[in-house]
Amino acid sequence: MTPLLQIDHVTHYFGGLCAVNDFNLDLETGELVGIIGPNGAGKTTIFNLITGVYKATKGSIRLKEKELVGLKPNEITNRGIARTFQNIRLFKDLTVLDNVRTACYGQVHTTLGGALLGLPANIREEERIADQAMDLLAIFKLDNLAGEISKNLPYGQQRRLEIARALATNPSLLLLDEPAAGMNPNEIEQLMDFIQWIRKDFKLTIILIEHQMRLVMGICERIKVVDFGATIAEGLPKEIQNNPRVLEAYLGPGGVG
Ligand SMILES: Nc1ncnc2c1ncn2[C@@H]1O[C@H](COP(=O)(O)OP(=O)(O)OP(=O)(O)O)[C@@H](O)[C@H]1O
Repeated sequence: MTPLLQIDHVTHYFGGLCAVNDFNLDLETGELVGIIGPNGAGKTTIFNLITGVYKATKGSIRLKEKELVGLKPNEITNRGIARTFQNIRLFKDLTVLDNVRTACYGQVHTTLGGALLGLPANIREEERIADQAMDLLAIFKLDNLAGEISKNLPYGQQRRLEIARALATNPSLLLLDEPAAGMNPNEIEQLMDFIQWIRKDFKLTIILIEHQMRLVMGICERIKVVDFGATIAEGLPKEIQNNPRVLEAYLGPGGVG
């Protein structure tokens, strides 16, 4: 079967800096793959290349065999890729409900003129979106907070809201950028269950960037390790854990053994 996502020989330069060097990844539908590596290794840049924030200097990124390189971020969202960010990005002054509603608008099929005129079809569409957003909030146990201003939510709930927002676009591929950042061990355990659950319930394929090894080793089937933009190792969690090159990348030369 053709992989859902095919990343072939992707390279990206920022001026003279090679942030991603010949990166390759084939992702089967339903897989959960981790990307790890020290700070500045190029992990977030890989997400920015997949989502069209940057255009790869070289190489190809295909979703369901269709090329993504050159498309705009919103076109890539419409193809079925959603993401969350290392530093949570919400409309912090909007309500919880409005944060999810705005994400649902990508799926709207009415015209601006119709919206301005308040045509019945547009009113029905608005109601459908509000219902859809409330349903998502209920699934994420955030429905009782629908009217709250997002910035007032505790950190863990803002993370959940960000993921709910991402899922409102109905993605097949979800990119999670350090979802466990700032969480305590107990919250990380809950996040592990949560990611496994959304993966199954929403039939998602997931790429996870993470520094928290408990999370990566606990839920990823496969891991790729990058350092200075290049892939230095890949394999099963237990293979990665004891790989000398990986240990050296994290601990520095002499830090191993
Ligand atoms: N917009 C940019 N302009 C110039 N250099 C950039 C830009 N974005 C990232 N870089 C550089 O590219 C390299 C890779 O950065 P990237 O953010 O992808 O690393 P990362 O692995 O996600 O790091 P971290 O774990 O700290 O988030 C770094 O050297 C970084 O300074």
